[in-house]
Amino acid sequence: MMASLGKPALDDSRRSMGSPKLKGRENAKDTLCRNVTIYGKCRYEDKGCAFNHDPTKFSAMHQTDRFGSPESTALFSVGEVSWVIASIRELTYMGSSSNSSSKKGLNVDSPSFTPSLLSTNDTSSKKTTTISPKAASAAPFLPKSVTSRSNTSTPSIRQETATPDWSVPEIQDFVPQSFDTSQVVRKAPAIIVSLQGTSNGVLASAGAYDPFVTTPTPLATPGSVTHQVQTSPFSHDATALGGTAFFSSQTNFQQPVQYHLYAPIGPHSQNIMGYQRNVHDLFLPNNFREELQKKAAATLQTLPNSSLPAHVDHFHSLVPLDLTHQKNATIFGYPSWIYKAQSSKDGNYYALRRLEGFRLTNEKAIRSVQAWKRVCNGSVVTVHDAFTTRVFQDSSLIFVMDYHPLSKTLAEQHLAVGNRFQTRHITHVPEQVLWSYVTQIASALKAIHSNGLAARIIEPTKILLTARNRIRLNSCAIMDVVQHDTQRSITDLQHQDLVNFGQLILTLGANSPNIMHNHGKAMDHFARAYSPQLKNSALWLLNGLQKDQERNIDIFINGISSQLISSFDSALHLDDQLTSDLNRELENGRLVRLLTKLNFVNERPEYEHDRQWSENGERYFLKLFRDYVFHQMDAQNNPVVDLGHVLTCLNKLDAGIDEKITLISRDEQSCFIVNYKELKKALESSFQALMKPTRRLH
Ligand SMILES: Nc1ncnc2c1ncn2[C@@H]1O[C@H](COP(=O)(O)OP(=O)(O)OP(=O)(O)O)[C@@H](O)[C@H]1O
Repeated sequence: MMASLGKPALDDSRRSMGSPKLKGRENAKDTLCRNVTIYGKCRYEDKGCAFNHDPTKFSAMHQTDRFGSPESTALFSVGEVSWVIASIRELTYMGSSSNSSSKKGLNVDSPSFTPSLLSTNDTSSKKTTTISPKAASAAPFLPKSVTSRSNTSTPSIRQETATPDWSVPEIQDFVPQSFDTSQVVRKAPAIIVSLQGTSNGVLASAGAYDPFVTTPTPLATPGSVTHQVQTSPFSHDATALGGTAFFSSQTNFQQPVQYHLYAPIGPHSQNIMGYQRNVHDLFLPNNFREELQKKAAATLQTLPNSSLPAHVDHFHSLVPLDLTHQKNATIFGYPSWIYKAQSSKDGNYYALRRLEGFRLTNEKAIRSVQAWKRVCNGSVVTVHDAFTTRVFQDSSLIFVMDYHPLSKTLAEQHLAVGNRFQTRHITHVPEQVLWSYVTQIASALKAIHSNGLAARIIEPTKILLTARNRIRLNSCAIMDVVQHDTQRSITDLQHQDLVNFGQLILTLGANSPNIMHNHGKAMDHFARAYSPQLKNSALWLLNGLQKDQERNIDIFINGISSQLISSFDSALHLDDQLTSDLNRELENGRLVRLLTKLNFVNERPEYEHDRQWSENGERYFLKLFRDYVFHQMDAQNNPVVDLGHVLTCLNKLDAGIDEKITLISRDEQSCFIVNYKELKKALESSFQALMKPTRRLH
């Protein structure tokens, strides 16, 4: 049937761009009106239709007319012929006429008809259009007037060639879910409407909430399918090649380039061909994935049967984070403990720092935490709240802070302090790493000081290393509550921050927690190991290079601006790296959604009291498709476990392409040839059925 479509498609020479017949209407009376051919009569016969409405006059011609073969008559008598088919003819004709404007009709040299791969080339633009094989179910053809036609965005060349009674809206191809449907709507709104009822379930359900509808994704890089689908000379669809034997010439055979749909842009291996992919290219780098998964596992860790309170205010599931069980009151003046806990208010995880035995004497003290909530800086562990509690059987002060899973303190990382990492060999901190710490702490202090606050504690056990070279001050706000009655001015405290900052740099540079006991030795060591700029920066922080010199964090930041720029550049590089890593995973979410839909339908034991629902109708194809994707056996009867095959099939399904596949039932008694477009439609409609609210039985 598709092959027979070709001949009538080519007979519409009156719309040919190159045909002299098109130039005027003088030959219209000699041409049988198509409405008569298709519908038996023309509604516009008495309303100005210029064509001839007497079929008997043409019966003789039918025998000889090279365009009006008997096949064409049979075709046109099919009641379901629609404007889509009309367009097929028009487009096909345009394709052939543009190649040779002088050719008026078919002869033995005429190219074979290609129903689903049609192209039209004019001198100014190149345009390729494919036709949905579901053309038969498209809306019936409705003649339009010239005036309405002229309102459309149809290219002018077609307006010239159109006739008032036979004008056809420009056909828009099937638009898979992954295409930018907004563009389609803009270009041909009328066609979207007609597609809704036909092949594209996504468009049909456009108004409904569907958690599985993914954002439009370009399908591929070079050679990708745009909303005007490119014709592929390598299509697997034999009918698309006009019935020519696709495999007759092996030399012509090439891979279907159009279908390399799984094309995340990512790092490229040198030793593989351009079209090849490593499995690793499709996922996050292993070490990064492992790091994230470990962090997730640490976040979700629980401690069953612990002796800790079940609830501390609205926090529950406490897990201690400090692994040394020694009471240490040197920093805050009270022994401190830290726990991971989950909030029952928002479900997030927090770090709770508890100061044991703290008695609140002044309400104002705890209110000072409010000011810390305004400090929003990437190098400060955010403080959320503070409250007192008796659930630990004492009077405790609790600070609620951001939880950073699997973080270490700088002391654990560089000074071998703390049980966990004592066996690790402590290495010299490279200058670049130290500069990175310096710039981050400078940024933290800038944010703190400009809020009229002081960090008050800048020391290695209270700075968290939350990722590679990423640090955060971790004890902010605590001293403001604990030592609320202190008489020191804020300027004084901010100066002290600078001194503490300088000491931290020297301590880390020396890899020794006690180096500051011998200031001279610390400086000597530092001068040998690091650049003069870093040494001078540390000296400036400690006491200023000149006496009575004004010192504040802004001046310091000006002094290290070149380092700030290089830190900023490193941050941008990291950002690029993360974006590239993210790109690798880009398509995976889409495929997970697709798989989820498929599995909602496949093997469903019952739907609306029908135990056979998932085995019947279009669901049966989906079941066989599942077998085709996942349960194939090779010639040696080994299971085919090929991720490439799975990804290719799923991507083709997602795109709903025309390629046909053979599905065979498990008992090998039935065999179906379906294309991905039909499978996609089946999946969409089956899933939409599941989304329907269930009918309640009374
Ligand atoms: N906000 C946080 N998020 C995640 N983990 C944290 C957080 N704060 C601290 N930790 C973890 O708790 C551990 C102990 O922190 P803490 O500040 O008590 O250090 P410490 O070395 O035990 O100091 P001290 O001897 O003063 O208690 C750290 O190693 C860190 O892994």
